[in-house]
Amino acid sequence: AAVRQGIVDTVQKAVSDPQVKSVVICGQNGIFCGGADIKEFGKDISGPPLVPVFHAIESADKPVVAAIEGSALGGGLELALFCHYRITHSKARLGLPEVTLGLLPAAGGTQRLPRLIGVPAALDLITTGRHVTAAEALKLGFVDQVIDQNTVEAAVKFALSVVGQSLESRRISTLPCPCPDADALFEGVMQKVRQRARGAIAPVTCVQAIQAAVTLPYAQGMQREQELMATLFTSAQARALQYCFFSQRVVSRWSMPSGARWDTSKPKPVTKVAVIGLGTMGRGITVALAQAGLSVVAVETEQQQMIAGQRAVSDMLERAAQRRGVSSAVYRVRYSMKLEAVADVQLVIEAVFEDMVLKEQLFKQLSSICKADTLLCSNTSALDIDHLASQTRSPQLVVGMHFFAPAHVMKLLEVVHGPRSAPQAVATAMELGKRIGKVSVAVGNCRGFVGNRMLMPYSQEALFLVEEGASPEVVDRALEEFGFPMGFFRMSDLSGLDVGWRVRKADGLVKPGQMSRVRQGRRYCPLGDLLCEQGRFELPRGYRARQGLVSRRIDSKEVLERCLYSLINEGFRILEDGIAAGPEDIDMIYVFGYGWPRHRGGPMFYASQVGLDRVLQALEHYQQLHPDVPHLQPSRLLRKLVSSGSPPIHRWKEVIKKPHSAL
Ligand SMILES: CCCCCCC/C=C/C(=O)SCCNC(=O)CCNC(=O)[C@H](O)C(C)(C)COP(=O)(O)OP(=O)(O)OC[C@H]1O[C@@H](n2cnc3c(N)ncnc32)[C@H](O)[C@@H]1OP(=O)(O)O
Repeated sequence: AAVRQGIVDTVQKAVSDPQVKSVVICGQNGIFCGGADIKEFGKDISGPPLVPVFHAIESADKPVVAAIEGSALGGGLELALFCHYRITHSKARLGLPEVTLGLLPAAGGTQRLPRLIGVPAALDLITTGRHVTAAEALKLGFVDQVIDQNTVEAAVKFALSVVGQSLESRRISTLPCPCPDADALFEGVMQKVRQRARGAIAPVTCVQAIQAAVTLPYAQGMQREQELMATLFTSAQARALQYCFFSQRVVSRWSMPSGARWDTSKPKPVTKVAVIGLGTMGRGITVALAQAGLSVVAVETEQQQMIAGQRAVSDMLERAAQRRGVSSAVYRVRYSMKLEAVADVQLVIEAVFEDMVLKEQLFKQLSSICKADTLLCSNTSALDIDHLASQTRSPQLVVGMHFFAPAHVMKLLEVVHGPRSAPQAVATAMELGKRIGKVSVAVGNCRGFVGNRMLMPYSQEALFLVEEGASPEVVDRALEEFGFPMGFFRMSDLSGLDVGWRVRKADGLVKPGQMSRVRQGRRYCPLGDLLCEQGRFELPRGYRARQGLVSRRIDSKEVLERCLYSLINEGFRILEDGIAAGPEDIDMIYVFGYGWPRHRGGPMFYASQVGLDRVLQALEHYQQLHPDVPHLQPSRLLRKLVSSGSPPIHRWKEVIKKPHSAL
């Protein structure tokens, strides 16, 4: 509000003062403007509206120049688009990211950008919200000059040089918005955007607003933009997306049960890292590290795997370099078949086969080969980090770094601290994650950590639903309509059915050839095991007949409630156990690692939006129907939150009271 008032007062003064011949608008401390203060959105917005004063800038009879340094995003870029000229520093980033917050650029962005750079380019920028470099902005035509020197000084010089020149062609509102074959273009774009949006409404509404720029005169288009924004502004999706924006930043401020925190623990400098194992995960991790400028020693002791891994890593690095127009990072990776090659690195990431005996041996060896202060990290997706730490001479230097496949693409990194992990080890792994572009979330040590532990009840419910009569397609369709890129069964096919099979075998759950539906004292569905054993893909009908199960019709509501609420219920247990510091950590893990639709905010935020009492009632209902399924038993924390009046999500911690209590 204060910034808006400042802009209004100063612009009015500058425009009306005859002594002033031209105007430069710049930001403070090297940043032009990051747009509206998102924290104001949930509240009553005070302060003056900006669009009228923005129009006063455009219609001024003296040149107004935007000096863009740092960022010009959202309302910040819209302000610049009302100026007559835009001078930009080469390192600046520009964009209209409102769509990522569930909104549209409603200070004229949807009406003005297409007039300036054409409809197709504006559609791309506004529906994706992507930030562009100054060079791309110049190429697209929405900045006038890119410079490397002092931007404000250059803008002042420029503003003085254009005094007295006609400004007619510089007023974007007066420009036409040509769009040949508009109907066909918008039909095609709408189809693509809907598909990509997976149920998110903002990208679709952005297309409608841009269409208004083509079909309506400017003033009416501006009005349409306001009407469409009103439908988004108070939507549940906008709230969810804005929650994600802040949660992503909350999780970087990690804490540990000991009270150690991000701001009290200094990371160790890391320049050289070893990756052990060149399977799928090791290859992706190597690529991610090398691309971020780290030196990598990649170790693989099996010759064929080494040849294939080396080729795959080089190909990925070459392709990425070509795509980005930079030189390849291939030279940063050194390969070796000997473990001794890791002797001088500062940090090791083990990514060998998911086998505890193998990992135990490896950690013992690493502990004697590496320097005493080398951090030893494991990419295990479920195994006990504390047990691995106990194999080494410095257990405080052992943490989990759980990447998600493909590791050079997926944004999530779970940093797992055992009870003995030193805060500096956690800080170093979190910092390394940040350097390689990951959203890193610090979590406690338990079977499956946060993400995979919650996936367990979700996947079991998906299988139980098939036992009871749903087809795999029905289950997947419900989940995909909810917004997941892939339902459970498609995801399992893609990641390989044998992955889960191996884990179940290690847990002693698999009994080859046996059909029993109770294992280790609880309901179990052996369908996945049978598929793997027999290589068959159309099992459910015959399986139900052999088990004497009577099929019933199952609708998508039941699929969603059973799969998602059981996953959420496990999330409450994780909070209760102190494995995650807060609901934001769980939500970011699911949004960035498991395809949870961002416009639904993550599982815990979703539960808060559905209503905790409704989630509890549904779990109680299903638990009565399936008393042999322990994961449907509502967690203590969920009950406690409901009996405390279901406080908003940012106040859950007050009810949990002792985060990290089990550690
Ligand atoms: C004055 C003109 C207003 C016209 C209003 C017309 C309607 C306009 C609507 C909009 O503009 S919607 C907002 C569009 N803008 C964005 O989405 C930008 C979001 N921010 C970013 O992308 C990045 O933060 C950044 C600006 C590129 C800076 O990145 P950096 O990595 O340097 O810092 P961060 O850790 O991300 O942020 C630091 C700190 O600042 C908080 N913050 C950042 N942007 C906003 C914001 N727009 N509103 C409120 N708070 C913001 C962020 O949460 C961090 O806070 P802490 O976590 O440190 O507390």
